[in-house]
Amino acid sequence: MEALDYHAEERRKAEFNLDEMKIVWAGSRRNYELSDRVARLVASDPVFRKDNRTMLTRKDLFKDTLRKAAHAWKRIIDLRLSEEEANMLRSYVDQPAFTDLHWGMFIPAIKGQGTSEQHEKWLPMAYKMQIIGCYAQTELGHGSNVQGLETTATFDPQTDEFDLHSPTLTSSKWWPGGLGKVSTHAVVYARLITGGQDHGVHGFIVQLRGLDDHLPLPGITVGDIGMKFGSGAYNSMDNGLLRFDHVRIPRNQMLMRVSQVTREGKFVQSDVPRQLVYGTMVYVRQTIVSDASCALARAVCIATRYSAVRRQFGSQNGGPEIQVIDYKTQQSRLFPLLASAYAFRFVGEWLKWLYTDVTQRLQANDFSTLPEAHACTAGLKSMTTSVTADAIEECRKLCGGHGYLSNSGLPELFAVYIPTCTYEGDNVVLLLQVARFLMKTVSQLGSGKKPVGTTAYMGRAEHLMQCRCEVEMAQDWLKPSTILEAFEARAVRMSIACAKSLGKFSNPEDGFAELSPDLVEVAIAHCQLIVVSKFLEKLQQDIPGKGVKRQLEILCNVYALHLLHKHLGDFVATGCITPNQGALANEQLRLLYAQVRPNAIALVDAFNYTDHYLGSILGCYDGNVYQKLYQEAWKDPLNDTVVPDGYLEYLRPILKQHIRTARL
Ligand SMILES: CCCCCCCC/C=C\CCCC(=O)SCCNC(=O)CCNC(=O)[C@H](O)C(C)(C)COP(=O)(O)OP(=O)(O)OC[C@H]1O[C@@H](n2cnc3c(N)ncnc32)[C@H](O)[C@@H]1OP(=O)(O)O
Ligand SMILES: Cc1cc2nc3c(=O)[nH]c(=O)nc-3n(C[C@H](O)[C@H](O)[C@H](O)COP(=O)(O)OP(=O)(O)OC[C@H]3O[C@@H](n4cnc5c(N)ncnc54)[C@H](O)[C@@H]3O)c2cc1C
Repeated sequence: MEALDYHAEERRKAEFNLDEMKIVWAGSRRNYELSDRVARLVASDPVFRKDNRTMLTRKDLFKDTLRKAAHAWKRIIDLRLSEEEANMLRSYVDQPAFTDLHWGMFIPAIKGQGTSEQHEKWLPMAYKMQIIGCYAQTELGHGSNVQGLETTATFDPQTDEFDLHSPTLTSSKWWPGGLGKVSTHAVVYARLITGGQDHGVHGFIVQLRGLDDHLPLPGITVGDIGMKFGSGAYNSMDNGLLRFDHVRIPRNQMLMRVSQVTREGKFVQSDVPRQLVYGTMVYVRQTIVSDASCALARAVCIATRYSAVRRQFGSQNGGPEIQVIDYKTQQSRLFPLLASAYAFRFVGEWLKWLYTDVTQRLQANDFSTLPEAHACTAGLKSMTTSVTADAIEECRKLCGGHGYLSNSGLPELFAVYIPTCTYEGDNVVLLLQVARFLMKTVSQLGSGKKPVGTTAYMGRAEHLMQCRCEVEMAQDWLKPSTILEAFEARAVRMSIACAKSLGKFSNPEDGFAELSPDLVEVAIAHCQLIVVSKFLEKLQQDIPGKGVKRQLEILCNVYALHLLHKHLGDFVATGCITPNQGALANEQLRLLYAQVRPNAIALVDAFNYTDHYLGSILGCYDGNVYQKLYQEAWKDPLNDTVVPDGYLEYLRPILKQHIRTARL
């Protein structure tokens, strides 16, 4: 019997080759095949079931996470999965766990900041998970201000050891994932003190728990910091607290690639920039951008599929009502998010390339592109996570009442996703880093130093400051060079206007603080330009498959023009475009939505998400939403009994009070 597919008609409407689009989304045929295989492996394994997750108590959820992590590790070993496949498997298991920090931060911190001897000693144990590590940087009193951390690591030349200490309550480590209950080791960030001198924050490998009994080592106080936002969601993670009471570690456990402490206690700063101590954060920020496209695609897939099933109003002569996806308001809210998912995917690919490039350069002691890598990872992490967090909530609203049900998958996705706006750098703090970088670039414009990379457009400031947009008709907005110039002109004009305002302050730091809200907007304009330009660059590539490139062009235009419409004030105020040209952009946008409409379902099918990974009744592949919602309702524990627990104690006395009243 043929499987029921409520989206069959929608799928027939698609104007492009879906299989080829799946490959574009995955990045290559190889990636597609690997990811498809691993996703199915996870989906078909009962241990990885997650539909009951939000019902579990914290303790049960945590134990379930340990079970899944152990099972995942067994599968990885048994099937001899590569590192890439193992990462995919963990991400499809889709439950935050200590392993994210072990593989995602502990190991990268040792790799990036350790010496080759330290690599040889620690990495083999970490790769075999004979030790499990976390990244202990943030403290109760300081997260954003890394230089304000208070934990101390004081060198004792008598014993050739560091003494790790938490001198105040606010110096307690607070938040590190995997720390609370699991990690045996941590990379701890502490102020290095030698001979009474403070050399700032450095990383140290510290053992926290016994490898035989898992008990905290002497001098160490460690535990979980408590429940977090939402049910299920990030509560599978043991974010922890940690205090040191004069804990001793050997000198060779300071990560010594950036700076060293000699046997005599002499502090030696290598010729590598001290910012490499922040290198792990740059790495993770880069991965967060790719992850943003996955989370956004997931929410959009749910909302799009449901919008094609859901009907409201407009029945004619007893015929079917209108699919809500056909409402123009629904399209104007949903399709820009669909386009953003693709845009973030491509900028994520590019950022991965940039990160690989900077890493290779660093190995060859070329530090020239580090500021650009920092600005791009910080800015794009901030911009993509903020958009994605808001978009998940918008997708919930796009699904009406049913979006609020836990089994829509959207509430938990939202709860698990929103901390990305805070962790790995608060989004505003990171945008201010981008703004600093931009202001520095502007200040150097007259010096003959040519801006390169993502700020190369500033080298054309003279032209961009006075150019006039040539759009006369709506369709003129489809020209890539017109779009690009409008975004470049807006970004450069906003940057230069801010730089001029800064120049009016006698103390630049006072000016920076006073103008910080404007500087954040400058940084956003710059980041949006990067995303638009990387999408346009993607379209320069040879993209095979009937209609695939055409769909991507439509999505690229939707992405750019919806931003132009949303930030019209910036574009018009800086004189890049006229209000009339803004209205033409909006007219073109409406035409583009009509072109996306027949392809919408296939465009979300291209994400190739299994029903298991989506975890949503509203977003399931076959679109059989109502029957599944109905069946699912009966599985709720409240429906285990017809009369609820508590009826006799609490309901019956109220319901029977009229009898007592009547007797009075
Ligand atoms: C498959 C793998 C998946 C892995 C996924 C794992 C996910 C697990 C989930 C959650 C994990 C969450 C983990 C965490 O949250 S860890 C803690 C993260 N903490 C932060 O991000 C703190 C944010 N704060 C900072 O980064 C910094 O303090 C700062 C805001 C950048 C300020 O630093 P500082 O005061 O030292 O710097 P200045 O402003 O004075 O700048 C000095 C110059 O340094 C440059 N700079 C700053 N940072 C960097 C960097 N990272 N790289 C390169 N350069 C940097 C800055 O631009 C200044 O340059 P200038 O030229 O102007 O002097
Ligand atoms: C789920 C989760 C997991 C985490 N995992 C880890 C981990 O594994 N390891 C680890 O070390 N840490 C971890 N963290 C900590 C995280 O990195 C920090 O919380 C984050 O860097 C933000 O720092 P903060 O909490 O100090 O925020 P704050 O800096 O106190 O932010 C509070 C407010 O102040 C504003 N603000 C702060 N500074 C400025 C400024 N200069 N200018 C303008 N506004 C400013 C911010 O925008 C924000 O609105 C995790 C956090 C969470 C929520």
